Amino acid sequence: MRDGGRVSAAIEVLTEIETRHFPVKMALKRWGEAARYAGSKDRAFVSGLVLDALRRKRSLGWMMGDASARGVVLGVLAFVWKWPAERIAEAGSEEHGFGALSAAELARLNDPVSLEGAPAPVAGDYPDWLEPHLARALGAEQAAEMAALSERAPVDLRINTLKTDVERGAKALALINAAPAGVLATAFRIPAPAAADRTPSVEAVPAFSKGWFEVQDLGSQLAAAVAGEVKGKQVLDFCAGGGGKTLALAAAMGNSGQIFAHDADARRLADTIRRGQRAGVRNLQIRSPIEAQPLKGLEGKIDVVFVDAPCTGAGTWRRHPDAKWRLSPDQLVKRQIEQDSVMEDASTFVKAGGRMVYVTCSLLAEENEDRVAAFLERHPEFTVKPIALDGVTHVTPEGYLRLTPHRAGTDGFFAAVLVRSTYAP
Ligand SMILES: C[S@@+](CC[C@H](N)C(=O)[O-])C[C@H]1O[C@@H](n2cnc3c(N)ncnc32)[C@H](O)[C@@H]1O
Repeated sequence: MRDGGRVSAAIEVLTEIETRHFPVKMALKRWGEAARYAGSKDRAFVSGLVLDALRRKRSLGWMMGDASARGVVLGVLAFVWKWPAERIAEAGSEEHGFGALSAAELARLNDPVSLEGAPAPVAGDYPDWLEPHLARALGAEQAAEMAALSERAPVDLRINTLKTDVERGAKALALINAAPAGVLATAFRIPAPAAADRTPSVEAVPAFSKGWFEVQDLGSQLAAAVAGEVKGKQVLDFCAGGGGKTLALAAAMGNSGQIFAHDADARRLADTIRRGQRAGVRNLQIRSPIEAQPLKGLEGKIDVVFVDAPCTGAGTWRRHPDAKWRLSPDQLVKRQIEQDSVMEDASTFVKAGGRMVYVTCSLLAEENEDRVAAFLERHPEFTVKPIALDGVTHVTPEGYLRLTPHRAGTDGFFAAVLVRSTYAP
C-alpha cells in the first residue's frame, strides 16, 4: 500500500471507533480482515496512526480546528509525525488516498490553533469529567504527566532468572536493541518506535520461546518487587489474571516455597498455566474458580497475599489510549467497590506477621490511597509498611509506591504494603 491508502484506512478505522464505539483492537482487526492485500508494514502504519490519533485526539482536533477523524489524523501526520504539508497533500492525492486537502486544512497544517488558550482537558487529552480527579492525584505535575501519558510507550522486558542469567539474557536481548531499563538488573527496554516504524517482534527471538524473558512494563516489575523477600514463602496472587505478576513473583522465589495463582475469571488463568510452563515455574498451583472453594484451607496461612486489583487502568493510557475516552464516572465508582471487596476477601488469607500488597495500574487517588485508607479504617490489625526499594525514589510520604510516566518513565502504578499483626478466624 502507498501512504495515501494507509492514511485513508486509519481515518476509516478511527471513524468506526468514534461512531460505532468499537474497541480499537476490534476495529483494527475488522479492517485487517477486509484488507487482505495489506502487509505487516501497512498494518503497523495504520495501527500506529490510529493509536497516535487516540492518544491526542482533543489537542490535535483543537490545533486543526476540526475534531473529526480526518482532522485528527492529519494533525498526527503534521504535528506528531512531522510530515511537511506538501507530503500530506501528495499522499491525499494518490490513488486510494484520502482526497485533496481543503484550503482550511492546508491553512491549519501550516498555522495550527495554539494550545495556549485551550482548556486543560483539551491540551492534556482527557475527558472533562476527569479534571478534578487528575488534579487531585497529580497536583503541579498534572500537565507534564498527562503529556507523558499521551506518548507512545517503550517495550519493557524482564529477564527470567529461572531460565537464564542477566548476562546471557542481555546478549540475547541485544539482538532486538534492548538495553538496561535501570533500577532492576533484570529489566530491559526497547525505546518506543518513531512515527511509522515498527517495534521489533519480541516473540520472534528464539530466546523468547525458551522462556528467557517476558514482556512486562518496568512499573509492573517494580510493583511485583514491592512484595519483598518471597524466597521459600507461601505466596497468593489473588488477582493473577494472565500471570504477569505471578511470573515475576515466581522468578523472585526461585522455585522455592509455593505460589498460588487465583482469579475470579477462570479463562484468564489459562494464560498463566501456559506462561508458567514456558517460564520454568515449578512451584505454581492454579486455584481456579471452577472449583467450588478454590482457596479453602489457605485462610490465615499465607505470608504474602498479592492483590493486583481490577482498576480503571488510568496508568496505562500510553498503551491503551482508547480506554481514557471509554472510562465513565460510573465505572470509576464500580471499580472502587470491587477494590474494597477484593481487598476484604484477599486479606482473610494473610497470616499473622504476613503482608498484603495492594497494587493498581491507576493514577487516581480514589482507587489508591483512598482504598487503602478505607481498608485500614475497617482493619486496625493491619498497618502500613513503608516501601523501600533500592534505587526507587518514587515513594510517597505515607510509604506508598507511586509511579507515573513523566517522573518514573513507566506506566502509572500504585502499591502499598500492609502488614497483619494478629489473625483471628
Ligand atoms: C489488573 S488485572 C490482573 C493482572 C495480572 N495480575 C497481571 O499481572 O497480568 C485484575 C484481575 O482481577 C480479577 N478480579 C476481578 N475481581 C476479582 C475478585 N473479586 N477476585 C479475584 N479476582 C478478581 C480480574 O479478573 C482481573 O484478571
